[in-house]
Amino acid sequence: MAFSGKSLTRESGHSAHLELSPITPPPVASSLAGSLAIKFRTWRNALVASEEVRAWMMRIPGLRAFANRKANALFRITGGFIFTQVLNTCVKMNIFQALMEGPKTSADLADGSRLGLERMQLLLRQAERLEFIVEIEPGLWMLNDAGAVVASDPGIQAMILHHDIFYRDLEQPDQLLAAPETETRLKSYWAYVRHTHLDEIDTETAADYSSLMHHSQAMLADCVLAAYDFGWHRSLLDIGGGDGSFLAHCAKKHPDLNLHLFDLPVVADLARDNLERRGLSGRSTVHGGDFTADRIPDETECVSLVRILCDHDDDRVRQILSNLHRSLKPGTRLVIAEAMAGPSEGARLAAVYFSMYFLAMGSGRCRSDTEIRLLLTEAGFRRPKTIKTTNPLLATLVTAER
Ligand SMILES: CC(C)=CCC/C(C)=C/CC/C(C)=C/C=C/C(C)=C/C=C/C=C(C)/C=C/C=C(C)/C=C/C=C(C)/C=C/CC(C)(C)O
Ligand SMILES: C[S@@+](CC[C@H](N)C(=O)[O-])C[C@H]1O[C@@H](n2cnc3c(N)ncnc32)[C@H](O)[C@@H]1O
Repeated sequence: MAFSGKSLTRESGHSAHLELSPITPPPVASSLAGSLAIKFRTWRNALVASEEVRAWMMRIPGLRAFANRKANALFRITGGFIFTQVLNTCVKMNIFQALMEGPKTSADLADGSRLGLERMQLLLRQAERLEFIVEIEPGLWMLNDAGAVVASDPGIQAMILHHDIFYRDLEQPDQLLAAPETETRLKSYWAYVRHTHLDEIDTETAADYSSLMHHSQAMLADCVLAAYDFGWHRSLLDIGGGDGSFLAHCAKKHPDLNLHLFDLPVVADLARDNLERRGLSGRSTVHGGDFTADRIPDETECVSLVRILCDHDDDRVRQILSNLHRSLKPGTRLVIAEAMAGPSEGARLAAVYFSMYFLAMGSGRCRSDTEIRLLLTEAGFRRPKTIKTTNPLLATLVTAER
C-alpha cells in the first residue's frame, strides 16, 4: 500500500504514533502537456522520495551540493520559526542599532542589557550564523549586510516587533484555516476590519496601527514613487492615507503637488497633526469619512489606494471601487499600490506571508494584478494597466482611469 502523508497524533500519556494516510489516485490531466507533466513529476518524486537514491546522490560530489542546497532550503523553512526569533531578539535588544555606531565587543553589548555576558555571546553567535552580524576578530562584532539593512530601516524593525502579535495568532494555523471566525490578536489590532461601528475605533487603536504604517511607509513610498511619476498631476488624493506619510513622501519629490487625504475621522485627525508637524498643512486638505459609503472628494486629478484593497474581501472591494466610481470625475487617474501575487520570487514570498496574515486578520486577500484589473473593470474603470516596481516583495502597481 502507498502512503502520501504522515501525521503525528498524540495518544494518551506521552506516546505518539504515526498515522499514515493512503494516496488518492492523481486526477487525469486534460491535455497532453498535462499528462506528460504528471508522468515526469511522478517519476521525479519517486526518485526524490527514495532514501536509497538520496543516499546515492550524497556520495557524488556535484549531486551532493545540489541535494544539500535542497536540504538547507527545507531546513530554513522548518527551523524558520526559530531563526525569526533570533532576529526579533536582536531587534528588541537594540543590537543592530548599537552596531550601527561601530564595532562592539560582546561585553559592550551585554552591558546594560538584561542578558549576562554568556547569554549575550550565545545570542550573538546565532546572529552571526544567520549572517546578521560578523565577528571581525574574536569577540568583536560588526553588522553584516542583513543586519545593516535592518539597523537602517525603522520600518523593518517595527514590522519585526509587531510580528509578536501575528506569531501568537499562528500558534494553531490549522484552526485559523478551518475556522476563520476564530478570535485573533490581529483582528483587534486592525480594528477597521470588523466594519461595524467604525466610528467607535478609539484614538489609541488607530494611532497604534497608523504608527506601524508610518514607519513602514519609507521603503514602500520609495518603491512606488520610483515606479509612478505623480509629477504628471497637479493634485493627489490618498484614500485610506493613514497619518499622511505617503503624501509627505510625494510632497518631497513633487513640490508642486496639491495634497488631499481621506481616512476614518479618527485617523484623519492624526493626519492633520502629522502634516502640520511636517509643515505641509498649507498645501494639504484632510477629509474624514468611510470610503465604502461616504462621497469621496472629486477635485483631484489622481487618486491613490496604498495598501487598501488587500485588506478587504472581494465584496467590500467592490463597494469601495463602486463608491469611488460614483464619486470621481471621468478622466481621474487611479493608482493602486500593494503587494500582489505573481511569479517572481519576491511576489511569491509576499503572497505566502500576506495570505496567512489576512487569514489571521480575518479579512482581505493577496490578489494578483490580473484579479485587481478585473475588479476595476467590473466597477467601470477603464484602461487598467500593471506597472512593475523594483521590489515586488513590497508592491506592484495597477493604474486605471475613471
Ligand atoms: C559590492 C560590495 C563589495 C558590496 C555591496 C554591499 C551592498 C551595498 C549591499 C546592499 C545590497 C542591497 C541593495 C540590499 C537590499 C536589501 C533590501 C532592499 C532589503 C529589504 C528587506 C525588506 C523587508 C525585510 C521587508 C519586510 C516587510 C514586511 C515584513 C512587511 C509587512 C507588512 C505588513 C504587515 C503590512 C500591513 C498592512 C496591511 C494590513 C497588509 O494592509
Ligand atoms: C493598511 S492601512 C494603510 C495606510 C496607508 N495607505 C499606508 O499604506 O501606510 C489602511 C488604512 O485604511 C483606513 N481605512 C480602513 N477602513 C476605512 C474606511 N471604511 N474608510 C476610510 N478609511 C478606512 C485605515 O484607517 C488605515 O489608515
